Amino acid sequence: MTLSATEREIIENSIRDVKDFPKPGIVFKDITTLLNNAKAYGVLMNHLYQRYKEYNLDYIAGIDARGFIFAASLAQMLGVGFVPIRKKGKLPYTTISEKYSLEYGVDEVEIHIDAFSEISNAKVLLIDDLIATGGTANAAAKLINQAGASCVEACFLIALDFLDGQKNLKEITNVYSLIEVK
Ligand SMILES: O=P(O)(O)OC[C@H]1O[C@H](OP(=O)(O)OP(=O)(O)O)[C@H](O)[C@@H]1O
Ligand SMILES: Nc1ncnc2[nH]cnc12
Repeated sequence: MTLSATEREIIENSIRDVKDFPKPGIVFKDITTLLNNAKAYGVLMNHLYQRYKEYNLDYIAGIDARGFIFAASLAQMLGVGFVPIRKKGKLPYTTISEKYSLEYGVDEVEIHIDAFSEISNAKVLLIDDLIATGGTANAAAKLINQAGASCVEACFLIALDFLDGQKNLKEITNVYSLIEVK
């Protein structure tokens, strides 16, 4: 199931472009204008619910920080657990971590080692608001696999297609992006 033209228009029109943030030349996709628009947020979450209710998911994992919002909302709607994948140093219990490349330098994400321990071979949907180079999502999927679960799909609200991030998602077979920015 994919978005209807009307749903796409409502969601797309609710996302604000902010030029030159956080630095000159970047057009930042601001989702706060979607979140404070109850109709657009509702259309988005209802679409995600309709798509994923047939997947028999065990958990939804969300990426720090904006991915948490959509992942936690959907987990509640589907009646499954939510698992945060956080930037280094934020999770309190024993973690597994994975480094990934940024445009300049490296960053690191972490997951709790026992995040999926209640269910063996758990089926996990990974959600983030946006894919740029794909480095963050690929590292997140690695962590899901290392924690003993399986990343059955990665879902992004926005894909910056001009950065071709999907080619870096070596750990992820199925990818679903709602809004593609050419
Ligand atoms: O595909 P990539 O090149 O890895 O970039 C995508 C990531 O960048 C943004 O998060 P950011 O690191 O800015 O964190 P935030 O959500 O805390 O603002 C976005 O929310 C993704 O998580
Ligand atoms: N253009 C962009 N807008 C919002 N978040 C981003 N993360 C990386 N690039 C981004």
